[in-house]
Amino acid sequence: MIVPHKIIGVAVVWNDQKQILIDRRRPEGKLGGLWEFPGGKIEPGETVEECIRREIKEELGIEIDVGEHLITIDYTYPHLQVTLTVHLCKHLSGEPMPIECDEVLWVSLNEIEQYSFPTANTQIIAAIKRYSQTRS
Ligand SMILES: Nc1nc2c([nH]c(=O)n2[C@H]2C[C@H](O)[C@@H](COP(=O)(O)OP(=O)(O)OP(=O)(O)O)O2)c(=O)[nH]1
Ligand SMILES: [Mg+2]
Repeated sequence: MIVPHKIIGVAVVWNDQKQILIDRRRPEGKLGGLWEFPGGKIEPGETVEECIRREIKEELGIEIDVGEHLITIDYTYPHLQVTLTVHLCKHLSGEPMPIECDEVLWVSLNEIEQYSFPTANTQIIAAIKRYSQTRS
C-alpha cells in the first residue's frame, strides 16, 4: 500500500540548563497524546533551517538559533512515511507556549525516557545521547 510521505524539520532545542524542549501532541488523530520534538512540514522553497525556525515560532512562540544537523530518520508508520531532519538548536528568547499542542516541557536527558514518543523518535533520542556524551 502506498502511504503519504511527509518531510519534516525537527528541532532539539536546548536551554542554558541543558534541558530539551518537548511537546505533547493533541489527543485526537494518529500518534495523538505522544510527546515529540517540535517541528513540521517543509514548505516549497524553504530550507530545513528556515522551516524549523518558522515552525518553532508558530507552534511555541519562541526564537531559536538553528544549529548543526544531528540526524535524519526515515520511518514508515502504517499510515504515513516520514523523513525527520533533526537539527540541534539553541533557545534565544520567549517563554514556550502550547499554541498548537497540548503541553510543552523542558526536560533533562535523564528524564526523557519517562515520556512516550512515536517509534521513530527512539533513534533521535539515541543520537542526542551519543552527541551529549562526546561533548561532556
Ligand atoms: N514534529 C515532529 N513530528 C514527528 C516526530 N516524530 C514523528 O514521528 N513525527 C511525525 C508525526 C507527524 O506525522 C509528522 C509531523 O508532521 P506535522 O507536524 O507537519 O503534521 P501533524 O501530523 O502534526 O499534523 P498536520 O499538520 O499534518 O495536520 O512527523 C517528532 O519528534 N517531531
Ligand atoms: Mg507539527
